Amino acid sequence: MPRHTIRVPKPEFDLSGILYEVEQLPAQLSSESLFENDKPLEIEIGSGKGLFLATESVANPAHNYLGIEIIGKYATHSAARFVRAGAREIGNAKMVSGNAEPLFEHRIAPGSLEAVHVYFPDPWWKKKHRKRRVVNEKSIRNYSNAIRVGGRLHFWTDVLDYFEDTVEMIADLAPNLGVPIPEEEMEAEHDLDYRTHFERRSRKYSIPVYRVCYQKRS
Ligand SMILES: C[S@@+](CC[C@H](N)C(=O)[O-])C[C@H]1O[C@@H](n2cnc3c(N)ncnc32)[C@H](O)[C@@H]1O
Repeated sequence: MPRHTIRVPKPEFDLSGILYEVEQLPAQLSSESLFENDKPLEIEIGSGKGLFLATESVANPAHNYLGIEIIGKYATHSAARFVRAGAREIGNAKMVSGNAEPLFEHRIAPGSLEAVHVYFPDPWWKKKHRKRRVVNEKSIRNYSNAIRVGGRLHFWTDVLDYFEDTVEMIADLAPNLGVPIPEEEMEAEHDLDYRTHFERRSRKYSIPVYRVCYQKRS
């Protein structure tokens, strides 16, 4: 399915303090270093158009939210969405334009995250391209290390084999994340009342969505 062109804000739209390049980030990513407070920190990998973080950060001002998006214009679009949603006033959402993988590998302290969210990661359908998937053996170990005991990993996709592979890899590599807890489909009350744009798209085209959450138990 083709993607629509993405709207980026005018250069004069102020994204300072909201949108960061990797080089501008502190050495360690934490609530203290990014938000100067100790609220629980949730990270979304591959934020796309930023719907999840814009909705969630306004609904839950007691937590901090960091989105990491590898395509610069999507990161910019997401950051502008946060600002329009009130992120500057609430002060709990920021966006990084960059690759999540090295950040999780080197710059997040073990047991420091409240939640990791991965929604509709690129499927990389061909078998020979599977190693490019953002959820892979290494990233599962990294997420599991980074999440605190009692913290969560959310993984949603509309690609059944990606879902099955991920559930299997977590059982093998990160059993401390506990058992897969199915997440329910929620009734949409308006046109943007979906977890993400890709959930909206899948449901509009009647494509099944597979949703799971893990809660780290040790
Ligand atoms: C299929 S889109 C889904 C976007 C959004 N999560 C949603 O559900 O609407 C996957 C997104 O992940 C981003 N992405 C892929 N690899 C990434 C990586 N290593 N680090 C950060 N973002 C990544 C892509 O650029 C893309 O925007």
